[in-house]
Amino acid sequence: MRTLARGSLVVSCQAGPENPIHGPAAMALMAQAAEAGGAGAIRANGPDDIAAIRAVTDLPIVGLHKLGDPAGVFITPTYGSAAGVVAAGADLVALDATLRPRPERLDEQITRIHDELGVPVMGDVDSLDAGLAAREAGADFVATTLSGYTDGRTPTGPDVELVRQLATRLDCPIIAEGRIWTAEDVMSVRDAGAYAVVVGTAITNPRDITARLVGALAVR
Ligand SMILES: CC(=O)N[C@H](C=O)[C@@H](O)[C@H](O)[C@H](O)COP(=O)(O)O
Repeated sequence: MRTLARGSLVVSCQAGPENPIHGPAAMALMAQAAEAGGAGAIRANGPDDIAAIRAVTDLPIVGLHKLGDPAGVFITPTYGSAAGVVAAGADLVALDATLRPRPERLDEQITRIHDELGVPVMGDVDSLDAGLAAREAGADFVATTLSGYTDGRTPTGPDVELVRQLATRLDCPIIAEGRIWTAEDVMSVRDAGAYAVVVGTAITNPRDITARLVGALAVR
């Protein structure tokens, strides 16, 4: 079985329907480019993208399925959605493990993923309390993915402090994810205790990279 190695850079290859590079073919190319650059794993959304990426790489795939309203629990919200990403070729399942109302109990969802699908679970959290609860519910990895996206206020940089708190308090690997753009960001979260680092937009979203630099040109 493919596992997520310590010190990996995980490249998140995701593009929503509003993005011109949306679709499995583009995401498979992104994954191949990431692998060529030394990525240790790929994070990907939805069975179609995951299947296309599985066909072109042997790297571990952290699979998820965004479903429903992004204002609530929408990253792999159910056991069924987890089964779909594993059937498509994912080696781990990432799911929302915040403390918000959810369609299925977190511990039951994780137990079924372990028992029936036989893969580890990455709990995407937004706080220390959610991280503690995710681990208690059986998450194998805890990621800072949703920090800054659940309380209406999104900072510009990564949540280094949450990485530090989780790494101090939990006995499982902590994954730094969210708004990591630079080599300095990568080093900061690594030094705060991250086991692996996920980078998405800064590598695989040319639209947002362009907008960021266009915005910089406007600053005097
Ligand atoms: C909040 C949410 O829905 N995050 C998603 C989780 O899979 C993705 O849209 C992010 O691109 C991913 O977490 C990587 O983060 P960043 O793109 O900032 O490097």
